[in-house]
Amino acid sequence: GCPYGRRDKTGAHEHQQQKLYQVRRAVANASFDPYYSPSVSAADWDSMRSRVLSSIGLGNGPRLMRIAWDNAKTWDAVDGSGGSHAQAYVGITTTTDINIRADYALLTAIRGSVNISISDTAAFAGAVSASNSCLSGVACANVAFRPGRADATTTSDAPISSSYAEFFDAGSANPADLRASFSRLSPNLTDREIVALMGAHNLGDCHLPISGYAGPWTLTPLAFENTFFRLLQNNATYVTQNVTYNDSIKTQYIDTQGRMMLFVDMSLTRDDSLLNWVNYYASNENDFFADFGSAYSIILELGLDATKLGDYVSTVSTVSTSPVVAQSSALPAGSICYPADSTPIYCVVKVSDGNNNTVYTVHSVKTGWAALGVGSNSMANGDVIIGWKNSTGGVWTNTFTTVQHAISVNPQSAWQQIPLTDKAPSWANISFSAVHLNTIDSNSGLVGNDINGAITFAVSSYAPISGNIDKPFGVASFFQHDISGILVESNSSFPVSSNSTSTVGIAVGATICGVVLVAIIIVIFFRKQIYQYWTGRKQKALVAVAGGNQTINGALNPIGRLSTFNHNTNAANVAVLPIANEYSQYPPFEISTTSANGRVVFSDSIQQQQTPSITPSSSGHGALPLLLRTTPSSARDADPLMLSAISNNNHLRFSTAMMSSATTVVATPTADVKQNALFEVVEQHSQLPDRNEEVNGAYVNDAVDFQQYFAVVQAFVLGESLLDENNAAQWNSAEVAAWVIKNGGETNAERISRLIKDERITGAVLMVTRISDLCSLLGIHAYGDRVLFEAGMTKLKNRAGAGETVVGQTNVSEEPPLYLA
Ligand code: HEM
Repeated sequence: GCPYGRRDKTGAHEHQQQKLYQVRRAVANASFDPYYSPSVSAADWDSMRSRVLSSIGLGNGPRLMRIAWDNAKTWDAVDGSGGSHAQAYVGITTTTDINIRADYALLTAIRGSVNISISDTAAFAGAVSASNSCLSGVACANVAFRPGRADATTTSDAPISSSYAEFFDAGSANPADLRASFSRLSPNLTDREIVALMGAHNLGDCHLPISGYAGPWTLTPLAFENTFFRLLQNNATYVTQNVTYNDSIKTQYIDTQGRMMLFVDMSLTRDDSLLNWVNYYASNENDFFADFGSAYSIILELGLDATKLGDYVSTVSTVSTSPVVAQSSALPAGSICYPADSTPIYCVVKVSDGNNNTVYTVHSVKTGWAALGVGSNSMANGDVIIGWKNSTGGVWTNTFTTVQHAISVNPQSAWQQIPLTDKAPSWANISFSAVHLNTIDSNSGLVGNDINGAITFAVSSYAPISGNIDKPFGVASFFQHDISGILVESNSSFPVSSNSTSTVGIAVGATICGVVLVAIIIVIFFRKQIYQYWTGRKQKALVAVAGGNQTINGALNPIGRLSTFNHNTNAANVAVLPIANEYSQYPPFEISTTSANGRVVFSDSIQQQQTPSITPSSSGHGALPLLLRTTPSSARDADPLMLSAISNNNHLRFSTAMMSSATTVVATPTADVKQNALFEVVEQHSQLPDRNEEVNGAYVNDAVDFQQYFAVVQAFVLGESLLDENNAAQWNSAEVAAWVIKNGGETNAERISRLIKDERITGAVLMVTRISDLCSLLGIHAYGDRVLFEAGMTKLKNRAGAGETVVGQTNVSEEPPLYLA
């Protein structure tokens, strides 16, 4: 019998589908037999299942669910076209679609040497993912799977109807379109089933290169929950947002936390019956899982004659994913411990099988996380895995890759989680195996016999998720480390250091006693343009300062306690202060630098010009101070804003400039800045209040507004402003950073990251105080967002390569900011 009770429940569907199957034969290549009888042992299924589980551990669960769905949803119940017969993979070796290739690579890796079709592999992997992506202790979806789908070998074997393109339109919020799409699959699908199925969008992300949409639906995109429905209930908090990728511009919804919704998701709220189920699942998670399980089981067998499929295979993990309780007491020989005394907290050990398979283990007596990275140069370019010990001594691991590696047809993950064992009640192993290092791509450095790169580690007693050491999924952030070191670098082994920031990118921003936040200012420099990012929200935001490519000494005073801001004829100083947005009382304000003598005083400039666009004087030394400010108000919540500029020769360079309360700051700009720079504010959303009117070629402001504005700016400049928080004479970077965060820096991250992802920001000064913020900036909501992460990282690295000055730390000339390398 069916272990899922599905036959009884869905007999009607199967009946319907059998009938439709006959139609199908008229469409498909008559010589194509859509079925086969796999002969797969229980052990084979176990091995496949564990590979799927590993892949879920690598963050691929949502993608696998989506692949299975994408295959199945090609089915057209009316004309019998499509179906889950791996149509998309016909001719896979020649396709140039890297996303399809990546999907295929994932599936072939999961299939391994098991003798089944790719279609079955996809359905199985989707079913296993759906059944095993819930948080520990939660009864999850139970998806039925039985094999028997043959792979299409030509495009006419299971041809996809051209009308397919009209369905499943993510950009339509019309419930009728949604219903039409699902009834194309099966006219029997109920609203309840449709809504349950859409609940899959609790998981995963949209990826620009794949769909042209961006971002996760939830902040825990690897955990299967009913959060999606609860967010839909809150749909009024979402606003539309355009996302751009290559030439495509798509519109999606976004909330203040960077969570997205597709229009199609919103359609669930625009129909009483659908909304009814949204509300139901929002408060009945177990029913959601149960309904999703049976509905997804139906989807996986669309168009298939159940009598021709094999027996059910369990999709539920037979391996306990519960935290492992510690067992024995001995640390393995060769462990290097920290501190190196009789009461170590962390020990690390590397055990290699001599065949490039190496297991690295961090033993920890404390709860906290451990990260291992493999890369050619510390964690830069490499793959990183993290694991952590939770409060019950259990251990979890998960991975992300700092750089998207081109996925070959036969990919190897750099890291695999290995079965966890423990050493003592107080020790927990956080073990990672680096598999076949010689197959890792060159980015990972350790090509060959792990001699060319570095494996670095970092450990920390901080929770990988803010405040929740026990939550195994959805790690969105990383915190400071207690110790870090290099496990393997070239031929050396195991130097261990404490509070190292130079070797371990993931654990940047060393802490002092684990308490002090260290400001990390990142300058990302790109070739083309920098945009000012207006969010359209009542918020204030980012501190950023840009100028010539030279640091201006002194501590950054984000509130601009400058009575004057001077530059000489060689200077190109740009001061960017807390930025206001369009809803604030005082809009952003730019100061021109075209004064004849090349010296600019803020107050003068303010009076000179309030144009949104500043072109330096043709004589060349147009210095580029830009003053933007924020009006403090508790009524405003945080929102991102970003300094922006456009260089018309692509050579405008930015750096942070630190300004003290000193009256004069001087910097030497690059030649490019002097000669050919256009510094311009771009209204990203075209929502800036129209305060300027051009009269006879000059800009004038509405008098009242201007007076009001001017008074505030003047107070601001003179340090009398409300913004002069605590009236600090000199702010050190940590304080600055804290200020930024307090004033919206954290929320900034989400949206800024979007621009980074969209590649619409080509240069910017970002300031974060914590790795968590940096992760947010880079859009690392969890794992699996690798394409986007790569983009962010590449840019950071470019920037580092470009030698931009980084300030906010005393060691300004060093390696990049502490980026998560
Ligand atoms: C009208 C129906 C649907 C539309 C228009 C739609 C659209 C999309 C889009 C545009 C994405 C982003 C893909 C990417 O960029 O990687 C996505 C992702 C996803 N979809 Fe759907 N979807 C629909 C229904 C479903 C259903 C029924 C399921 C499963 C039962 C599902 C599961 C997923 C999952 C798990 C992801 C995340 C993939 C990842 O993180 O890689 N979707 N969907």
